[in-house]
Amino acid sequence: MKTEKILIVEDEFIVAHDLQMILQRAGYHVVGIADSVKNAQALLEKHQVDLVLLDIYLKGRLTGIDLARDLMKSQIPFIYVSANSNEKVLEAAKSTCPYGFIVKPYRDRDILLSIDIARYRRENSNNMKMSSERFMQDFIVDISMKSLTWQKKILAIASAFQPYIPFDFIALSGIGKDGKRYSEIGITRKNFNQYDLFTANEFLKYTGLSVAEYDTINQLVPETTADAIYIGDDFEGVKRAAPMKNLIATTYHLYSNLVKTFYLENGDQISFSFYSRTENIYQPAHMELLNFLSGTLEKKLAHIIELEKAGTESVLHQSDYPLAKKDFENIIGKSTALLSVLDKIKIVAPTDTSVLITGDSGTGKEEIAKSIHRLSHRNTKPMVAVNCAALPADLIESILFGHEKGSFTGALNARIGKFEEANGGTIFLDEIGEMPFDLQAKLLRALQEKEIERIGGKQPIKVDLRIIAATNLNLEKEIAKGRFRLDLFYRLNVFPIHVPPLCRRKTDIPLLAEYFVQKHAKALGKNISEIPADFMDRLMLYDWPGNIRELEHVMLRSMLLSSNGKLNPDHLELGIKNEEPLTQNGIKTIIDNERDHIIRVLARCKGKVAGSGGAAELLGIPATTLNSKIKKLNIKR
Ligand SMILES: Nc1ncnc2c1ncn2[C@@H]1O[C@H](COP(=O)(O)OP(=O)(O)OP(=O)(O)O)[C@@H](O)[C@H]1O
Repeated sequence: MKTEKILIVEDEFIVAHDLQMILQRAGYHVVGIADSVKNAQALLEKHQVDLVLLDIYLKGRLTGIDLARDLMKSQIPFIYVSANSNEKVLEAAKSTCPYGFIVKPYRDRDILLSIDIARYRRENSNNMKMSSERFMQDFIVDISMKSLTWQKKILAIASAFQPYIPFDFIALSGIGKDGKRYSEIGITRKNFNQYDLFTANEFLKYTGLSVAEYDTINQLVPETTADAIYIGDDFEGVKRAAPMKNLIATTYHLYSNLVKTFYLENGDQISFSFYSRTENIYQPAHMELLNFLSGTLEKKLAHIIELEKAGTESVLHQSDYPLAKKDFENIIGKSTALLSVLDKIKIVAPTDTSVLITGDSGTGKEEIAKSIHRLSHRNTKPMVAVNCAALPADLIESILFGHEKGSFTGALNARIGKFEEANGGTIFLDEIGEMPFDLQAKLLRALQEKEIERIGGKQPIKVDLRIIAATNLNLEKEIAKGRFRLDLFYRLNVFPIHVPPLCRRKTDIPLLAEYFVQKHAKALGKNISEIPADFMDRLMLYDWPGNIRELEHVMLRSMLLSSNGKLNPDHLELGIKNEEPLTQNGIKTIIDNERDHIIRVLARCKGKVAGSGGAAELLGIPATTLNSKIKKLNIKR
């Protein structure tokens, strides 16, 4: 008898009973069948359910996707079983993070396999949750014992939270027994491990609000400090209700918020308000982590607050967190899109979880794999990289798994394969989508059983390694075409990392261009002191289909052609896209034009919107107008 209790949510009677038969035959306990969201909710209240098989269109107004949102909140895994192939609906379904997706008509084994994979993923996410809890707890205790100023302690704790509770801004308030706020600070992220800490006064200076106005707002509508998650409509609602939140959100372009308050023994309260530029990012799991840590945090924060109250130091900008190691020396860029990739690496690197890195060619997937290996406990052992697309079909098995002497014509000696070579370390399987279908089963076995078999070998060989795979193909499409195994995909996709193309993180272009100039200066004997603005403008306008690899080649070529230490924009041959990115009918719309222009100016001002030297000043419009344009045109920092 299997232990999972499964609920079937399906409105077609025949399908529902077929699913029930398959599950019962395999020894699962089916707690019930619901044909609508309402009935499903009633059954979920009555029974403890471990997994839900969920159709999308059901009886009644609500769909399976609506129920999925509830299941996400209560952290019950679910697998869609649907015939729906409408792209919009599938996108919405994907955003609910299902544990699997089975397309009707299905085979019995598709259902059972998907449940096995869901179990594996759940175990994995539980392990990940426990390791993040342990890490944060130890870190908070450790940092509070160090001899540091309170500002540095707070910054250290905030930056340690980042991979587990992503944020772009934190508002921190200390509230006394009398309900008065005695301390208010803000923390913004500048780079992977760089944060700015500033006081309420500095925030006011930045926004142009007077202290009197600020006090009036705070007194008239004090911000609620009750624990809550504000996403979607709730975020819009709380912004309307709390002008302070609205001001913070518009100033820093923030779209979700999580509030957690800690109650200290002396009666004081410390409220953490996490904000993110990503919509709908905060989930109950984030609050759970804070709840788990509240005992430790309440004790340690009391001590940090005592330091603050002692007032030995005035608050100053501390952009560099001094304890931070340089984790990502070879990865250049500080766009939000890249930083969230680095946060993911930080979470997954110390675990042994398999990672699937997706992204277009030249986006830096191999660089990401190297960072994961470098930050893992396997870093004293090798990382062996194999490009699955470059291996000859008849040798690939022997190259990966090795062979015994005489196992095939030409096998004059025994040879160990890449898997054995990587033993103890990491194997990086690049272009995994190109791996021949029959070898995928062997790879799955290596993943599951942690053993491989040499060609002609008599017995399996145990290997202890981590698998990181990368692809620029859409593996879901490859599965649909029958070229990639669904079970292998789900095993590899336990921790997916998508690396966005360069055109989606254009603010990284200036940093990358400068980095490549420095990187190649010595070898080329070219000393280039700066990149001219007109040269940079051309780089910013181009769409970079070859991504970072293409940018590096372009910079190399331009350096070679440069004279007197000057880069010349006329040497850039960036194809027609460089002239003007064109829409389908060959004409760029006014809106596209405006968007590109704002992005270029923002990049030139290093993202600064308001104040002297900011983008608003250069564009000759008020900062508030620019902010609303940024929002309307969906320009992400
Ligand atoms: N963020 C970055 N900072 C600096 N250099 C980078 C960065 N990302 C990638 N590169 C450089 O760009 C080049 C291409 O990167 P990489 O080989 O990792 O891309 P890839 O996505 O694995 O490409 P492919 O899919 O073609 O294998 C490399 O020379 C790499 O060092």
